[in-house]
Amino acid sequence: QTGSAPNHPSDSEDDEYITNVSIGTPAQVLPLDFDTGSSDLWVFSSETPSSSARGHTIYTPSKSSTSKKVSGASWSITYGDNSSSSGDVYTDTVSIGGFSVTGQAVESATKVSSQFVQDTSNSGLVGLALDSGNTVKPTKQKTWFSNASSHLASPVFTADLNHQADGSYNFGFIDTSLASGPITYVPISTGNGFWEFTSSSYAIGGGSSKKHSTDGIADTGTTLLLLDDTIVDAYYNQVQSAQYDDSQEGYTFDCSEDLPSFSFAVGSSTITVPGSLINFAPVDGNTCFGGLQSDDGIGISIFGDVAIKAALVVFDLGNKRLGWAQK
Ligand SMILES: CC(C)(C)S(=O)(=O)N[C@@H](Cc1ccccc1)C(=O)N[C@@H](Cc1c[nH]c[nH+]1)C(=O)N[C@@H](CC1CCCCC1)C(O)(O)C(F)(F)C(=O)NCCN1CCOCC1
Repeated sequence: QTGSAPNHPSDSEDDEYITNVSIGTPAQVLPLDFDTGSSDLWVFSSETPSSSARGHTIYTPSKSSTSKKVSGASWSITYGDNSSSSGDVYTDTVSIGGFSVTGQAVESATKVSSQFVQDTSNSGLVGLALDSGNTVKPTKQKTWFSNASSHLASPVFTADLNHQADGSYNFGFIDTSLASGPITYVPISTGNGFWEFTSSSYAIGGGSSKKHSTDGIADTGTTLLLLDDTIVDAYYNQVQSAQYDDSQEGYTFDCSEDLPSFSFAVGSSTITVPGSLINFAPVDGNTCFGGLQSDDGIGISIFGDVAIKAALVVFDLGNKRLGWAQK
């Protein structure tokens, strides 16, 4: 069995990617943000204060004949951007791209931070990182993909994210026609609960490749490509109008400047992010904000949507490996 669900950018900046998910019986369809950087499936619900839920689609467990409360269970999560949410837990049938998982933990939000209230593009998240990162207490719950994997044709899913266009999340199969190049696989380290891998070098534009070991995660829930300062400084050194903008907390440049591409090693291959994807968004007038920024203070590098948009990414749980193919 397999599943295939379309995704689309939430706004004109590709800030996040949204996929419709069916929960309960009869189906309640919610627009959710698939996040390979976390492991909780949580939703705005009938238990979310109505002032916070305004503008969001909600899940109402009492209207679903297949919902069951998980007694005594609670969850609480804080994300890298200091947004947070918490609540209690139900199980229900969750269908994604035509594939149904019964008894899926659906974490119902009784509290959400202001960023979530304001971001009406999503009604919650589908965590697709490893089960160890799940925050439910006293008993950790499995992700939708973990529950699905034993029933899927193959224990894999792929992310195909595109700039200002639809893409897909495919489960149980790899559609190689989505890629222009071969898939190169690298092993993941599972200790932190992420899809974490090491990239051995990088190159800027047509420049020579520089040895630099990057320990990073493939993270669909992070908008930008966040790497070590040395790499980021070297990149914007090649951008004549670039400057570090303290107020924007990142590098900005003149929108009319052509940006060099950025390549990173995946095993013995490389993935090249075209400069056009690194011209992320206008901030004001003709000043633009870069899609490549520093990972300082995070403790790990993040290959977020700006990098993933350049590739077809294969999340292979069966073989504990990550595959990247140029698009
Ligand atoms: C807002 C913005 C300027 C466009 S942004 O570039 O910051 N984009 C946000 C995502 C976003 C888009 C649109 C609207 C609102 C928020 C972004 O990239 N956030 C990252 C920033 C970051 C990462 N690291 C340091 N900073 C983040 O927190 N991403 C998490 C998912 C987000 C959370 C907010 C809502 C959208 C989804 C994440 O899950 O990808 C994560 F990996 F970064 C993360 O925080 N994972 C949580 C891992 N823990 C481990 C321990 O157990 C609990 C879970």
